[in-house]
Amino acid sequence: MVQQAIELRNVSKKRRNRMIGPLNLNLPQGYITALVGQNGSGKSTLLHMLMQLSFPEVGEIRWFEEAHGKEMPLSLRQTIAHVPENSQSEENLWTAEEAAEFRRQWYPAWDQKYFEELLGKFEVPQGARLGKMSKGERRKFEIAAALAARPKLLLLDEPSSGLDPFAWKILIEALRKYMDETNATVLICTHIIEEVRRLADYIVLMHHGQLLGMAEKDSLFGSWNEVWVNAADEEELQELAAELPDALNFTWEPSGMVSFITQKFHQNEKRIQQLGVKVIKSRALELDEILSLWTQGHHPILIDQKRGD
Ligand SMILES: Nc1ncnc2c1ncn2[C@@H]1O[C@H](COP(=O)(O)OP(=O)(O)OP(=O)(O)O)[C@@H](O)[C@H]1O
Repeated sequence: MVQQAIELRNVSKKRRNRMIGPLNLNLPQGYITALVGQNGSGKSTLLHMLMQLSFPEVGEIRWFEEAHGKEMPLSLRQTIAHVPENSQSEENLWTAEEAAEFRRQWYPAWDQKYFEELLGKFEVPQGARLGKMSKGERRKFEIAAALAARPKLLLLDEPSSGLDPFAWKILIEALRKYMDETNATVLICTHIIEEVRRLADYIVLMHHGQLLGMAEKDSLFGSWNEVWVNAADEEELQELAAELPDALNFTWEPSGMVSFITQKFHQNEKRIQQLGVKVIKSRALELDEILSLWTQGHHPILIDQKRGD
């Protein structure tokens, strides 16, 4: 049975005048899950609760199958690394080397050689105070330090924000390599579609403080198609719509073609042709389009989040 790195059970958190939750989620150990959703949907709040930087009013959070009330044990905390959306100001006066010296005391699995290797790859300026670094330079330090802690659970809040394309590539490669070498679990909040495409095993969508479910990345990409067909008349179009009850947005285009969007297009292609309707072309919807449909209630195949216990 797959071990769960994180479980949220009916977790709710009040934020100003809105409620985040109830959230139910199981994050399988050893995978990268991308947490996606619009600004303000509650992603950072969720990460903060996983770090116990804030606490839910209702519900239970479990780390590696155990709940820890108001204070998780030090031994667990030392296996979790977090790259927050905004860097902590307490380290502003330190250089990367001095901050590493401090973190090394905190994280027993700290790998100094690996840290230096990552700093070198990222070209983080040596001897510069963290508070004086550019946004991207500081971000690179934070990522290097989080990975050098060799965490079991890595929580990344928009890690590539401010990174140039070269640094972004190094980040992607470093994360993939880390996943190959360890059984770590990564939860990454991101708005970058390409990051989801390259990294994620699973995708969780958050919308207006609710989790709309978890899907396998591979089943999500390519799950929806836009299709263009030649339909003779309105009657034929009605027949087609009846044959594809889940298809949406049937539109007569100025070219005379009809376009629509549908899931499982390739399974249905033969049935469409049997109606005498000619498929002219199709394209797979992009992830942002799929997520938009998902928020409107047209969800993909979701992973069952109910636990057997
Ligand atoms: N410290 C706080 N106190 C009160 N409300 C907060 C606090 N932090 C965030 N919020 C509110 O909680 C909601 C969720 O914010 P959160 O930062 O979790 O969203 P997000 O999904 O991470 O957004 P983004 O993609 O913009 O980073 C927002 O409405 C925000 O205004």
